[in-house]
Amino acid sequence: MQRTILIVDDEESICKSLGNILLDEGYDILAANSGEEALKLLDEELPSLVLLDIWLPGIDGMEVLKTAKNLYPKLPLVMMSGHGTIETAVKATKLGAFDFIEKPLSLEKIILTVRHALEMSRLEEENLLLRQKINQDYELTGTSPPIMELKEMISIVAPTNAWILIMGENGTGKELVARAIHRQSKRADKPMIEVNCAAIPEELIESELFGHEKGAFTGATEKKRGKFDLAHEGTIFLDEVADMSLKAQAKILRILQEKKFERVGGNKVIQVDVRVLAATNKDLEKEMEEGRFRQDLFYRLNVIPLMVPPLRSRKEDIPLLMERFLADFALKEGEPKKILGEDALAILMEHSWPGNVRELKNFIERLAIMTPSIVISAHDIPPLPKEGHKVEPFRDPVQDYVSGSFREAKMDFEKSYLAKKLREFEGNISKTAESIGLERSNLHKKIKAYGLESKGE
Ligand SMILES: Nc1ncnc2c1ncn2[C@@H]1O[C@H](COP(=O)(O)OP(=O)(O)OP(=O)(O)O)[C@@H](O)[C@H]1O
Repeated sequence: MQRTILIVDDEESICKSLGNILLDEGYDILAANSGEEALKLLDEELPSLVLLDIWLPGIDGMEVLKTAKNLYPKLPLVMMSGHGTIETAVKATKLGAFDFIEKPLSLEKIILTVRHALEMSRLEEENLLLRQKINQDYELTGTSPPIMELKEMISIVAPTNAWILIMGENGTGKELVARAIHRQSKRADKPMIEVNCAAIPEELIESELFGHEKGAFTGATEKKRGKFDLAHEGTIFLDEVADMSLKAQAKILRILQEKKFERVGGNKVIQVDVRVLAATNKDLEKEMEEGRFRQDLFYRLNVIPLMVPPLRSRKEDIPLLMERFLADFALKEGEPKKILGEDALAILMEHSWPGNVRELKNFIERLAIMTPSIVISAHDIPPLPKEGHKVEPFRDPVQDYVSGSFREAKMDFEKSYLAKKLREFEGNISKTAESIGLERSNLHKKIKAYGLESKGE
C-alpha cells in the first residue's frame, strides 16, 4: 500500500530535500509550513506518518502533536528539532510522539525511523484486526434466559479483579466464559495464559508454572519463563483445576497465597500480579468430601462462582448455534454456507446433547462435510445415540425434588447447607452456630440427626 508522509517545517528547503529523499524511497509526500496548515492537511488527507518540526510559527509543533494525537491516536508522529533538549524530547514522547530526531538531520536516521514507525503502525493495525477476529471466534452465542443471565453476570464481574470459579459440564463453554471475562476486564490488553492442570505431569508442575533456569535439571537446555510469569498483569486461567494431584494443589495454593515464586534452579524471587480464573467440570463439593480436592484451595478460588448451564437446559439456543457453526465452517473451508432444513432441525432439537456445545459443533461440522447438497434434510442426519445423559456432575436441586414432598426437600436442603457451613468453619460447631444464627445445642441436635458428625468433635 502506498504510504503518504506529511512533512511539517517552516523552512521550505528542509521540506523540499526531505521530500525528495522520501519520494525516492517510494512514499507519497505532502508538505506544510505551519501548524495550521499541518492540521488542515491531516484532516483532508489522513497521511500515514508525520515528520513534525517543533519550532513553527503560530501553532507550534508540540501543540500540533497534542491535537493530532487527540484526533488520531494511532498516527505516528516523529518530532524534529534543531534546539532539542532532553526535556523537550521527554515531553514529546509523553505526549505520544513516536520518536525525536535532532537537526541537522541524518538522512539515514530519518529513513530508518520512518520505516520503523510505519512498520509499527502496520503491526498495530494487524494486531487489532486479529484481536477482533479472535474475539468473534470467542463470542458466546445464545439468547436463552440462562445464557443472557450468564452474559449479564460476566459483564458485572469481569471489570472487577475478583477471582472466579467457572463450573459446568464438559463442552458447555467454560473456556469461552473465561475469555469473555478477560476481554471485558481492565487486563484485556495483557495476556490471558491458559494452564491445563490435567495435562501437566506432577514432577513438571513447578517448572511449567514458575519457569526454570538453564541447567536446572536434565533437559533444561535453556531458561524458560513460567506461566505465572507470562501472565504478569494479565489473567491466568487454570482449566480442569480439579484434575491435579493433592501435591500439585498444595503447590498452586502456595503461589496463589504468596503471589511470588522462584524459578526452578534460580534464587531470585519473582513477584506477580495475576487475576486467577479457574474452571472445572467436577462437583467440587463432592471432590472435597471424598478428599480429592483441598478445601483451602476451593475457598481461595471460589470468590465468585459462575455456572455455565448445560445445552439441554437452553435448547432454544440450538438453532442460533447451528447457524453460527455452519457459517464458521463455510468461511473456514471457503465453501457456500449450508442450510439446515426444518425437518433436520426438528430431529436435532430432540437430542439431549450430553457433550453439550462441543458435541453439537462437531456434529454440525460432520454434517456439513458429509451432506452433498446445500440443504441438509432429515435423511442426511445419521442416527443419534438414544442414551440417557452421562452422569451429571451438577444436580439441579429443583429437578431432584419435583417428585418428593416439601418436607423431604427442606430436610435435604438443610442437611447440605449445614454440611457446607460446617466445612467452611472446619467442623467448629461454636463458630458455625454463631455464623448461621443457630443455638449451639440446636446445631448439635441437627448434626446428630443428619449424621454430620465431624472428625474433630
Ligand atoms: N455459547 C457458545 N457459542 C459458541 N460456541 C460455543 C459456545 N459454547 C461453547 N462453544 C464452543 O464449543 C466448544 C467447547 O467449548 P469450551 O472449550 O469453552 O467448553 P468447556 O466447558 O471449557 O469444555 P471442557 O470442560 O471439555 O474443557 C468450543 O469449540 C467453543 O468454541
